[in-house]
Amino acid sequence: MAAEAAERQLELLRDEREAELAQSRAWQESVSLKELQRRGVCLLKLQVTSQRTGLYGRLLVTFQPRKWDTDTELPSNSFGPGDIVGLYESAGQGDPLCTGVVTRVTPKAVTVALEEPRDGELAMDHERSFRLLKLANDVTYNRLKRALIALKQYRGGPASDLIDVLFFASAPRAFPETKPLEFFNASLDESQREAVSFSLAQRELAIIHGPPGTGKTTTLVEVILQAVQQGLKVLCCAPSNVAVDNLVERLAGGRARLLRLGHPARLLQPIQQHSLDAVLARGDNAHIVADIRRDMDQAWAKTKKAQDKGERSHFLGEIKTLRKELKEREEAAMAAALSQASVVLATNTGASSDGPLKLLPETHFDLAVIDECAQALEASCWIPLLKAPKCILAGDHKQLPPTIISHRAAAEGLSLSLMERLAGHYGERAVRMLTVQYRMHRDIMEWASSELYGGRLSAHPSVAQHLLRDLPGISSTEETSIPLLLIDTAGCGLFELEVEDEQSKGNPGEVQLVGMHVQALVDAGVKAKDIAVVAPYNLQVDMLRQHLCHSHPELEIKSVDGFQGREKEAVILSFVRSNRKGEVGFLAEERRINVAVTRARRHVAVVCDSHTVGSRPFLRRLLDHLSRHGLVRSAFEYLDDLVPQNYPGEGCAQRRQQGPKPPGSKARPPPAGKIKGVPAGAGSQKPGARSSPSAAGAGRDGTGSKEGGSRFRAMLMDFLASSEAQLDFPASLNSHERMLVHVLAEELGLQHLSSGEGRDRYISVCKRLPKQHLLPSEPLPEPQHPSGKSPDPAEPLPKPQHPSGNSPDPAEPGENSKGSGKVDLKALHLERVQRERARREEAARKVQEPSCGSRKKDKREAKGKPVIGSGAEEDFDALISAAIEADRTCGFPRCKASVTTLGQLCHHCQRLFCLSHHIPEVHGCGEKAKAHARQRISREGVLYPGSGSKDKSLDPAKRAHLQRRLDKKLSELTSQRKGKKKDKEK
Ligand SMILES: Nc1ncnc2c1ncn2[C@@H]1O[C@H](COP(=O)(O)OP(=O)(O)OP(=O)(O)O)[C@@H](O)[C@H]1O
Ligand SMILES: [Zn+2]
Ligand SMILES: [Zn+2]
Repeated sequence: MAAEAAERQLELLRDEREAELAQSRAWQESVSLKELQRRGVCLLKLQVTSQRTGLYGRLLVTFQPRKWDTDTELPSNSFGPGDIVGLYESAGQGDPLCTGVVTRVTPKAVTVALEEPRDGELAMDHERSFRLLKLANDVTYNRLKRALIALKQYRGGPASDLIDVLFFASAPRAFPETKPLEFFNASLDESQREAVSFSLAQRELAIIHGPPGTGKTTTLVEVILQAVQQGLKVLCCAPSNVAVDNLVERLAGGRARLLRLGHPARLLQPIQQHSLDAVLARGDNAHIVADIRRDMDQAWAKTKKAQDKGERSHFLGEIKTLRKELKEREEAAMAAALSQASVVLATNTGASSDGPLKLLPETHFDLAVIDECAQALEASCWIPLLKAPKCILAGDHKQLPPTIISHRAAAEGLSLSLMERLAGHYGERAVRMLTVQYRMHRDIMEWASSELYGGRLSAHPSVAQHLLRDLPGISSTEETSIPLLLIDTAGCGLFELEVEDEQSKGNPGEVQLVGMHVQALVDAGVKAKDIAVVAPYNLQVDMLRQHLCHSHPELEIKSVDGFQGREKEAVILSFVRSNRKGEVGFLAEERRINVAVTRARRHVAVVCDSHTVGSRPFLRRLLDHLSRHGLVRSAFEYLDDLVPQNYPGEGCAQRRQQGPKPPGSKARPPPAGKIKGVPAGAGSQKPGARSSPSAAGAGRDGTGSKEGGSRFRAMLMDFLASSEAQLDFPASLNSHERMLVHVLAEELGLQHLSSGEGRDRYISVCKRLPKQHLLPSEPLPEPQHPSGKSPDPAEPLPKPQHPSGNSPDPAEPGENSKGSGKVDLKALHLERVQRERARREEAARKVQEPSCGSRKKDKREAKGKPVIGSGAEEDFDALISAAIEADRTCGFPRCKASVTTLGQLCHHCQRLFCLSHHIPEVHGCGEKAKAHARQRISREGVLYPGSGSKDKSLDPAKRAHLQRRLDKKLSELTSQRKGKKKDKEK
């Protein structure tokens, strides 16, 4: 059983090793040294700044950038303790001078323990220039291989029973009786206590499942201290140096004697003092060892100065002898230090028997503890596991597994961690889950809890409702008063970059939006160092850094994978993917999204395209959660160049000044012009043409007033009175004007659609004639005109007494915004504005806010949504109230949103949905919608939705005529409007 599994693992590991080698070969062959340095795996132009003799007589050489001043920092790199590197002469090609292990990395220097420097070759004078290159790590691979071979051949050692349990040959057992514990840490919660007691009572195996922020390390520390109290010898491991250091730091307060093997990643004193080097330095043997090392250093110095070959080889011989003596003395001292320690800590591979642990007897350890076990290769766990009769594994297999390069190996099980494998098999028989989390606001936690942790998590009262605004120095704004924010780019055309490489995806539009939200938080007083920006793709991480590093040097910008195990007060996620195909790539990994979201303590903002991202049920549920419990903003609200900010009325403009500052508001006009990929849908709008509030006031109530509104109204009335079936407006209308047309058309019961592409996009309206009245030459345009737009914002207006007597039929085909970026942007925006508004209205009503006047910050609703009332909007209020009375709610299960004013009928299932749920994919009509779209594509050879096809039915001459007439009228109007506006500005 075990042997077979070990054999299988070996095979997969070989695969992985080959993939790793192939990758590094490909890099070295095809990538320039500069590029390698950019990728963090190479350091160029280094000089030696010091050298000394370290453990085992190895030569420790410190390198720094070769610059005039010593203050230069190394370029950002991925070098870390334990990495195998090759040392090359800068000018040299081919094989390295020698190889070594990185022992320490600081911002300015990297220290390498050189294994067997070739004689004299390394005369380390300061004039020479070197480079270091990370090499594919043989050492790790060989250790993993050795552990698996040992597992395969294991007979009768201390871990025999454990091996049986881990391969399901026998079930895990408990010790017959255990005394109740006295806890060192009195504040452990119930689930933590249970995990500690259970772990100690188990004979072979216990698993502590610690979801994000549930105090897994706190619990593990208690377990270890209890075990030490019972006189057990503990070997404590984790896959990474950082995780091991974390444990050392947390254990350092207790009374246990600690010994940290290997090279700590952190330079902190509490960790360093437990390192083997430091322990040995305090030992009896220490001064003799120090003497020998000094002799060796001197001998090295002499070889440098040596005149001839003979002299040099004499000194080298001397060094050899000294090294041997040093090794013997050190090993004796180490064996003593190791056996005296109650807890030995190392990385999984650092616990290998080719290291110091070979000095201990086989049965030395009673317990092996592995933290972050779900992030370790199973093979690496076997290194410590073979050394003890019992193990306690801790981790969270709902977060990201170890990174595997070989797709095949990953698919065939190499990425399945030991913890996940065991938890899946044994469940409650071996696992205890921690269920109180001490990190996240309840609303942030809730989604992860129900998706991944069986709904079992609860938020500790100390964090359950904490918000950014509760931190000192942070003012209460909309942004700092909400735990969840969704900035939705759906329909805004902020597509991902079209890069072939699946690994590297970027989205410049999202970069901009993230920047604006960071700024909003910083403006409110949130410290940049308390904010993390997290993206699933490295390219996006690079782009975000480029954009944000200078203005916010303390902002941490990382990949999801790089942020696992960390937390921040505020986390901004950029999901990147935005495409027509609904491809989500990396995002499909549920554990990655779990990690991303659960890094946040008080605030998480998700920037994404809900159309693309929502194509996955798992992600869609996240979006649902965000919209149900958080605030949703369309990215449009940030792009005020695209859509008039103040639409639809003066009241709105006023509110914005009083209420929390909306995104991209006046203080910081967002660089919308810079945002790539903004479709030309609104492109006809000139910068100066942005609507003034007074012009916009024409919109909602249709009273039109002063300007365009009444003119358009007059035009439409003329049209209604005429015998024309359709009226096309010129493409030169700006977005505000088009909006007016939309609104008026709706009010008058006219059908209106957008046609044409980009700058040629224009609006037309047509009468809703009863079908039998249609002449063959005037087919109802709608079916041929899938407008591809969302429900019109004005749809909800109460059925007016329109002259035509035909109320708009929400079941019109073509009113479908799904599936493509080419929707009617404006309509989409309006829809969102309205949805927001309706929500605010409702909120306002709930708190019995008087409809006018006193709207102060303290009156804001709990979630921090601005309370909106009144003023110019009384009509609208009335409409909304009426609508709510009608009490028709969304057809989506559990959704309580009213659909009377803002609903849309799905023509696949004939039910009404709110605007969050009307997209067929969202409420379960996805398949039908797709089939429908496919039919249309094959029938018409055009991609829908969108507005690919123009109306073919209208006589071109007629159209041209209409067009000219309208152009004229409109240019008159426009010039009038501009004139007025200028006057006002003066
Ligand atoms: N019983 C408790 N009472 C109060 N605070 C606690 C308790 N347990 C843990 N915490 C706090 O929760 C935070 C997280 O604890 P810890 O570092 O042990 O979590 P973790 O689960 O190991 O974290 P990670 O998610 O990174 O694995 C710490 O600030 C810790 O002080
Ligand atoms: Zn449906
Ligand atoms: Zn709904």
